[in-house]
Formats: sequence, C-alpha cells, structure tokens
Amino acid sequence: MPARGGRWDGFWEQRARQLQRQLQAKEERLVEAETENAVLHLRLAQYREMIKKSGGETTQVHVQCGDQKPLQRPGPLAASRLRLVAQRLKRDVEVLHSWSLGLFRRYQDAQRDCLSEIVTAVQRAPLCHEALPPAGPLEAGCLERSLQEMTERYQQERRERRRLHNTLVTLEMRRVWSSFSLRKSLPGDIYGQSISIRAEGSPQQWSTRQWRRGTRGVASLPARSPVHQAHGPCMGDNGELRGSIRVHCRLRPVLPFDDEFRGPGSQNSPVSGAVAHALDDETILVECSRPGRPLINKTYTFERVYGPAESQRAVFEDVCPLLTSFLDGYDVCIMAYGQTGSGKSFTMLGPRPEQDPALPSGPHGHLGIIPRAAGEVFRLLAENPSRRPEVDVSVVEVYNNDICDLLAKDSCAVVSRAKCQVLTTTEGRKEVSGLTRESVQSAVELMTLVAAALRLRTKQATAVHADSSRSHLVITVTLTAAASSCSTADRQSDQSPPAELRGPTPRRPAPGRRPGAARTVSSVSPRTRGLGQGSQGPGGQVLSKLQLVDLAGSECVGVSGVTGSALRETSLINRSLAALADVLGALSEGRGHIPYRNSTLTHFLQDALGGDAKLQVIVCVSPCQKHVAETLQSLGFGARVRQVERGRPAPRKPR
Ligand SMILES: Nc1ncnc2c1ncn2[C@@H]1O[C@H](COP(=O)(O)OP(=O)(O)OP(=O)(O)O)[C@@H](O)[C@H]1O
Repeated sequence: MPARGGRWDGFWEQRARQLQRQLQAKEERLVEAETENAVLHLRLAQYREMIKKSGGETTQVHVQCGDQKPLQRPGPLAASRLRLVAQRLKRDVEVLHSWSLGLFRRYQDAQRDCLSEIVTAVQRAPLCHEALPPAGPLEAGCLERSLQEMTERYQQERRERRRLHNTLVTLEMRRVWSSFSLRKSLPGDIYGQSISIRAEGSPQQWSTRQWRRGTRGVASLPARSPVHQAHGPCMGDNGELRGSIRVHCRLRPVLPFDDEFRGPGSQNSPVSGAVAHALDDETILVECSRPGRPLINKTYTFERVYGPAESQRAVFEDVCPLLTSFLDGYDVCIMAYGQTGSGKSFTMLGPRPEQDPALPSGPHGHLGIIPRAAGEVFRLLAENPSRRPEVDVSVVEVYNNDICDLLAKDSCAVVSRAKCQVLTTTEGRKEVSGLTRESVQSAVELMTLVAAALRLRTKQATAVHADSSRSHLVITVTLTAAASSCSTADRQSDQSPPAELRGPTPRRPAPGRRPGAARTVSSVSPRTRGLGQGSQGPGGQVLSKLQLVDLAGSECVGVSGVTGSALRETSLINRSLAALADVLGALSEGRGHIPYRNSTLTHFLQDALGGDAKLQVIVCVSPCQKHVAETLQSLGFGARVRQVERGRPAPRKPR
C-alpha cells in the first residue's frame, strides 16, 4: 500500500494509466477480431457464391440437357465431387461459426473485466481520498497556520477574560470594603443584602461596635450577592472572602524514565502509562485502581491546571502579575510543592540551570519561573527609574532542618555554607540572622549568583529521580525603592486592593540597607538592619520581599530506595513537608495556635504562610500509576491550601 500523502495521487494516476493501456489493448484486439470476422464472413460469402454459382451451372446444364434429351443424372464422379465440396464448405462454416462465437465471448469477458476494474477503482477513489491528509502539503501548511492562529487568539481571549474577571473582582471588593470604612461600623446591608463579619482565624462573629477601620476579618456574604457571584473561585460556598493563596497544579508529561512502568489502570489511558489527566484549565482527574476494586476517578479543582503540554511560558504568564505586586510593595512568595521527580525544579528553575545558568536575556524556551521573574523584575524597574530601586538577593537551602547560606564566604572568600538561625524581629517578622545579601543591578547578575548557589545545593540520585534535590531552596529578592505615586498595578491592571484592605497599622520604617554596599550581612535587629521585611525605608521608601521556593520532594522510601544518610535526609524532608501541611491545615481550620515552630522550614516561611504576603503554590504532580499515592497526597495538600483563609495581602505604605 502506498504511503499516505502526495504519493497517493501518483499511485492512482499510474493505476488509471495502466487500466487505460489495458483497455486500449483490448480494443485493438477487438478490432483485429472484428477484422478477422469480416474476412471470414467474406470467405463464407465467397463460398456461398461459389455454391450458388455451381448450383446455377448445374441447373443450366440441366436445362440445356432437358432441351435436347431427357436430363441425364450426374455421373457418379461429379456427384461425389460435389458432395465433398459441400461437406468441406459445411465444415468451414461450422469452424468459422464456433471461432467467431468464442471470439465474441472472449471480447465480452474482457470488456466485463475491464468495466468491473474501472468501477472498483472509481468506488475506492473517494474512500482513499478521505483517508488522505488535507490535499497537498501546501494546503496542510495553510490549515496548520490558521489552527495555530485560532489557538493563539483563543489563549489571548482567555487571558483577557481572566484579567477582566480579576479586575471586576477587585473593583467589587473595593466597593464593599470602602463601604465598610466609610461607615466605620458593621453595615447592615451591602447592595441590599445582609452581611456579617467574623474575626480572622476565629469563628466568632463581631458586633458592630467591634468593627474598626482597617480591622481585618472575613466577610460572609449571601450566595446571591453580586460580590459572591463576581468573586468566583476565591470565595467559599458560603460566600466567605478568602485570603490570597492561589493554588495552581502542574501535571508533567510521561518521561523516558517513567517507561519501565505501565500500571493496570493505565491500559485505557490516552497517554501511555498516565493515570492523571488535565481535564480542562481548572480540573485534574486521577484514575485510582486497586486490585479487585472498581476503578475510581478522583477530580480536583484549582485556580489553574497545566497539562503536560503546557509551556514554561504559560506557567510564568500566570504568576507574572505577582511581580507587579512585588514592585508595588507587597511581599510575594511563589512555591513549588510535589513529590520527588514531579517537576518542581523544572518549573521554578528550568532544566539544570546550575550547569548552564540560562539567563533571561536569551530566547530560552525552557527557562523556569526564577530566571523569567528576574528578567521581569528588572524590566519593570527600568520602566520607572525615578524610584531609585535597589535590589539584593539571598539564597539559602533548608537542609536537614538547618538553614545554610549558599552565598556565604569565609574571610578568605571561600564558600562556607554557613548555618543560620531564624529570629523574630521586634515587629514580629521573621528574619535570618547573619544572612548574606548580594546587591544586584541586573537579571544577569542575579541569575549568576543563583547559579553559583545552586552548585552548592545538596543533591542525590534516587531510584525515582537521578538528580533529586535533598533540600528546600529559598531565593529571596528584596526591593528597596522610592514609593511610586502611581503604583504599577494601578497603571497596569488596576488590581491593587484599596487602602482599607491593608494592614491595621503601617509598620514603622526600618533603615534600609546601606546604599552602595555590594555585600551585606543582616544582623538580628530589623531596627538597625532595615530588613523589616515589607516595611518602609526612610524617605518614603518601600521594602518588599519576593521569595521563590523550590521545595524538596516528598518521597516514599520504598519507592525511592534510599539508604544511609539519604534515608535520614528523606525522613527530615518528609517531616518538614508534613509540618508545612500542618501549618496550612491549622490556618485553614482557623485554629488559635499555628505550629510554625515545628520545623525550620515553616518557621522561616512564617510571614509568607500566615502573614499578609501574596502566596502562590504550584503543586507539581507526576502522571504515572507508580506515583499515584504521592500524587493524591500532593493534590490533597493543594486542596487544603485552597481552604486557607487569611487576611487580605497588605502592601507596604510609603511614608
Ligand atoms: N513539564 C515538564 N516537561 C518536561 N520535562 C519535565 C517537566 N517536568 C519535569 N521534567 C523533567 O523531569 C525530571 C524531574 O524534574 P525535576 O528535577 O524538576 O523534579 P523535582 O520535582 O524537582 O524533583 P526533586 O524534588 O527530587 O528534586 C527532570 O529531568 C525534568 O527536566
């Protein structure tokens, strides 16, 4: 069978030519036969003529003889001669008759064969054409291009829809909260609907007298309220306004190292070996099969679900607005969570940046969130140089429950991986004492530091992942800048919450880092050091903090096959992730005590988890049956994080 594509046309042309040739040959043969037939007819006619003639001669002779004397009977010799001639003629006629009959039949058969071949060919032609790809590579190219254009337009429209939705939500929120603040008391109704307020982290209802301007709480709105309807996924079913933790989920593709496995539940899967599928932009489905039990499908919904084919760019585009908030003075934390080998480092950093520190200046399709964010932050800063921005960066790993400074160097400028402690400032913020902070002027400088730090990060090969990170990586970018009269958010998307949603009392400004100091080490006190994270610097300066976190992966020891010191690492990783889940669980339940101090990781990230930072969690999952238990655990974690209700994020107020 010829291959699909243009070769089909050649095949059928050739076949038609062949049939034409056969038909022509048969027609020629027919003409020949007809000619032979005509010759034989001629001969027959000649014989008939001869017989007639000889019959006439006989009669003539007979007549002549009859005139003279009674007709003499022909002599025995003549009679036998005539009989022989007649017999010969008869035989000739019979032979001729049967020959022309055979010839006619053969002609009929040939014609029938020919016709049936032509009919079959004509009937098969449309079927084959249906199986063909859209005619010709040119047409296929055109169709592909228009499909691509349509897809791009669809994506653009979708992004625009989301942006408009967010803007609408923010505007609705502003109206609600400004209404609160104007009345300085609990309003009886909003848009004609009743509304109640309860204290943050407590189910207790507040009375009108307890309500004060700027007090943070959770507003319960009736489900039919326009605010509820506009707010969509950020509101609970009971209409409560949630704190700003966004949870996205990324499903990585099946990769060559997953090949060895093909589980029972995967047999009907569209992707070989995959049991987790992105159903749409917001839903992920996991096929759970257990021996002897029917297959159960579990679905989870997140603000965004990325399928295996979604690009690094698509993931970054959704977190990019947070960088605008960072420049506007909000603390922001972007964190990747998931089991080992599920794609956290790929999502945050891209493929192996410590070996090839891909910088955001080039056309690198696989760059992760961190290098892209570095590029975006400096691009946004360059748009408003009058703010005299200063950016510094610190990189730490939380390894075996210790914080190691990956930028620290000893007095001889040799990398020292100094251990640090988390301390609480007098303002109640968390700070790491003695942490090295390098001043950076560009994204390239920032990423060069990150790449150097990544070379020091603890890694280990396991049965699940050949390049498994054994520590939680936290990159902190701190921005000190003059307050902008018009925030970037206002200029770009008008998504900044109103002043009424900000923290109760503006934090006291802490002195900023000495301008021009290329490398600084923070001391304990924020009063003297000025890393009053998210506080304002002198002269109306805004300090804000961007934390980029690549967590170590949870793992099942039985599957990863680790032993010895790696086993201890695994156990500490799992414990710290369990502590993280406990903290978020306590926050989601609104418990009075949040166990931040149960682990160095949660203590260190306390401001991002329970404070007023904007927190984005990206849950990374593997699609394979082998990892289904860890996948369900990670998705359950993501679902719990979505339940957390915190105060609205608070930007730092310039003084
Ligand atoms: N979306 C993706 N597309 C292509 N390859 C991916 C994707 N996600 C992950 N990978 C690849 O899968 C492998 C494991 O990913 P990665 O190192 O990011 O896992 P991890 O979750 O950080 O694991 P660990 O916690 O053990 O460090 C890498 O080789 C990475 O390049």
